[in-house]
Amino acid sequence: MWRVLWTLVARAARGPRRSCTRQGSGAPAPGSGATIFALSSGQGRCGIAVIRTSGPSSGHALRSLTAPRDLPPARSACLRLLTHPHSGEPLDHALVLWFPGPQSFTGEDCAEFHVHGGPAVVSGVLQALGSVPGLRPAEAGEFTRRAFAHGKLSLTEVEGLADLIHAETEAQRRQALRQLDGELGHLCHGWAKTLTKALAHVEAYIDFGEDDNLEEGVLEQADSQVRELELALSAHLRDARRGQRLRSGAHVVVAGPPNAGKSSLVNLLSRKPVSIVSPEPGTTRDVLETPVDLAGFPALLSDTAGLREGVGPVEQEGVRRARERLEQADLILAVLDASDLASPSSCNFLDTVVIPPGAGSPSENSRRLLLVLNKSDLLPRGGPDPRPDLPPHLLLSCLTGEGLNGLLEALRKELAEVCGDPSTGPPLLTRARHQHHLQGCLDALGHYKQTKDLALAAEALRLARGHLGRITGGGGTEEVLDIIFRDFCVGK
Ligand SMILES: Nc1nc2c(ncn2[C@@H]2O[C@H](COP(=O)(O)OP(=O)(O)OP(=O)(O)O)[C@@H](O)[C@H]2O)c(=O)[nH]1
Ligand SMILES: [K+]
Ligand SMILES: [Mg+2]
Repeated sequence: MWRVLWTLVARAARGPRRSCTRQGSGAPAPGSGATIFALSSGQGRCGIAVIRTSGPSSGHALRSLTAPRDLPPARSACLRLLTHPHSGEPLDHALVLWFPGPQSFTGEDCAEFHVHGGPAVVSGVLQALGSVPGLRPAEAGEFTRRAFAHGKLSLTEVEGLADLIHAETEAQRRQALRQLDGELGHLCHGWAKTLTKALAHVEAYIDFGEDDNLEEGVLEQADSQVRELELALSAHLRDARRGQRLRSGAHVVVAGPPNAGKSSLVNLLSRKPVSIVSPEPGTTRDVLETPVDLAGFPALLSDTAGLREGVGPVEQEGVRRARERLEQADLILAVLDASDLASPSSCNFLDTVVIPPGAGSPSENSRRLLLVLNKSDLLPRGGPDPRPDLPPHLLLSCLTGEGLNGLLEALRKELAEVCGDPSTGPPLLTRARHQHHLQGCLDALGHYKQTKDLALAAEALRLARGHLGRITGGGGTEEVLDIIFRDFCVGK
């Protein structure tokens, strides 16, 4: 029996009708054959600039520009005089590296020239490379696209690499590095393997259903594997927004009654004068957005108009916009003036935003809110909490900076919930694309459970597995690839 099943697992893994192998492996890169070159370090004057090539003429290019004209040992840096291949004109003393394929970033023969970073040196070397037959300038992301095409990176790893290049905060860097290391890909491969086993069981039943040799309960085993997978996928989909927030920034909205010090807080957190601060209530009218690094997490911080009634039409519009923004917030920073908690606008804000009517016990999906009592410097020093009856809150003085560290720590905890903590926990879905295919997989598993026809059930499992394969790159369309590689710059 086990031999039968094992053969079927192997056959199911190959996939009789639809294969789910990584599209990249073996497939030629677009326009491969040509050898590409580009400046891979940043533009502009710098100490060292890195120029690299990839493709079959890399060795020839290296020999053409270096004297003596032999290739350096693989993967070790050698100092060489670079000269123009036609004029013999010296260009620079450079460190050169030779990476024969397939043990290179792209899987092809690659060469690197670490030159002095002056613009004339860089353009001289680029021009010299352009004069070598078979070489042409690389397009944006072309090195990475070749790495993908040669099976060096899966699609999720490519996305991780793009995110790493764009990472601006610590949390973004951690998430990107984990994805580049293949964590999300491994998770998908594990799920696809489970599906392959379930498919083998269903196919065994189709082929040997009447056969006494077949172990009892093969279909039940497939059903239980599918049920377990459904649970795992649903849990990840529930978290789907987190990884995306970590890529693009959580929406943190600062709200409160007029003059509570909202703009002062926005300026303090962003360390620049984003908003006008003045003693006049109603200073901020429009929503002012600024991207900030909040305790290591990326956030889009919005300053809003003070919430109050009975004001002129312009301020009224500001209040409407503020309320609209509150609806879209991932996290609300509710600010009150600690020395003015009994005023009508403070009470109204507490009743409508901080403790809205009908708010029961906070559920997992409930709005996240941090209550900040600002202007603590106006309270008697060392005095009691001004309102112990209020929900948990933090005391802060934007004027003296007292309480800022506590607020940052509270923000870090909240944002780790909103964005997911990339230091711990399972790998996150970082793109809408991942979410789409996970949902597609889950839908196909739904069809599997509904159908009584075994052939259709097997097809549903194949469809589900196809969705998982597309997350890491199997059968990705050219348009999807174009969108992903568009994020890269020339030279990467
Ligand atoms: N004493 C004291 N004054 C503060 C503090 N924070 C802000 N202020 C003052 O409070 C006044 C209002 O500050 P803003 O930051 O403009 O307040 P706002 O909530 O943005 O006001 P609107 O945009 O008009 O709703 C200004 O005069 C600030 O200097 C603080 O921590 N302590
Ligand atoms: K003000
Ligand atoms: Mg303001």
